[in-house]
Amino acid sequence: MADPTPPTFLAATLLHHSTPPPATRPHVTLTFAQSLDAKIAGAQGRQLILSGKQSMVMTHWLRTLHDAILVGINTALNDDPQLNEPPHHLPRPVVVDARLRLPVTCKLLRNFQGKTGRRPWVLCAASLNSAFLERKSALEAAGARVIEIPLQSDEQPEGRLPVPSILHGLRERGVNSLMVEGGARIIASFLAESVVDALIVTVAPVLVGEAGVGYQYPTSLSENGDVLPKFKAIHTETLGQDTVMSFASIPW
Ligand SMILES: NC(=O)C1=CN([C@@H]2O[C@H](COP(=O)(O)OP(=O)(O)OC[C@H]3O[C@@H](n4cnc5c(N)ncnc54)[C@H](OP(=O)(O)O)[C@@H]3O)[C@@H](O)[C@H]2O)C=CC1
Ligand SMILES: Nc1nc(O)c(N)c(N[C@@H]2O[C@H](COP(=O)(O)O)[C@@H](O)[C@H]2O)n1
Repeated sequence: MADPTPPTFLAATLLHHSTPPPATRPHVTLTFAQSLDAKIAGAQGRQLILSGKQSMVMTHWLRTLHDAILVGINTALNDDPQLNEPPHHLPRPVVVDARLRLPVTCKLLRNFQGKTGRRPWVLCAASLNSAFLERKSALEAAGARVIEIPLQSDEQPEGRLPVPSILHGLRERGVNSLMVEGGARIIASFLAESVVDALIVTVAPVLVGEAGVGYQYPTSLSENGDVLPKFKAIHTETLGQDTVMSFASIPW
């Protein structure tokens, strides 16, 4: 990163980091880049580099300001991300991967082996299935820490780990600030649980088209009594061709 310090609006957006997080979860920042037509990836989840150079630098600074960075397994599979920014503070990479589909050859594990990334934590559901246990052993042998997240009830959709349990599991392991990068299903799940303290959205001046991947906020107006979940605008900044908007949550 060429700039010696983070963009100043990040400090204003993350002011709450100066106080301890709640006992049950870390401070949560949700951030992603989207097109003008609200897509975050191409058809079939193909990775799109939507952020221009300057807004990507902003995202990389944001990574250094959090204890851990979380992505869903589809993002890990499609993008094979690194989620780090050496030589700056290396956040803990966390992959939400109920069925342990993360390949042992992924960059997160290669970076850990090469000492350019921290040990990845892979969050999964408990299972006694022999193929699952084999995958678990292989991931641990490659350096991952596999953490079982308790399911809350039989109502949990198959393959979904409950967001409150994810957050509790991270908080009790010392994560005080968490940056959530996506993808679409993870964005929807975190918004649905109203656990996002800060939201930073990069809008790139491009149109992806209807085959692209977008996120859906899952609660309909009638279900929540016509009370729309709201965020307070903190700052808008033009970075290169992109518009970066930051928001803070407003308690319901
Ligand atoms: N533009 C941007 O800023 C970004 C774009 N992306 C893009 O997003 C795309 C992937 O999005 P998407 O396909 O929605 O996948 P996600 O990366 O959101 O992963 C979703 C998967 O995670 C697992 N999972 C477990 N628990 C939960 C939970 N509580 N909520 C949601 N998912 C859970 C499920 O798989 P399982 O059942 O196997 O556990 C689920 O299918 C990628 O193509 C990537 O390029 C990603 C990040 C940022
Ligand atoms: N900020 C931002 N802008 C984009 O255009 C993106 N596609 C993403 N994607 C996220 O960054 C990860 C890949 O980056 P690294 O390999 O870790 O440098 C990707 O997995 C998404 O989480 N972000």
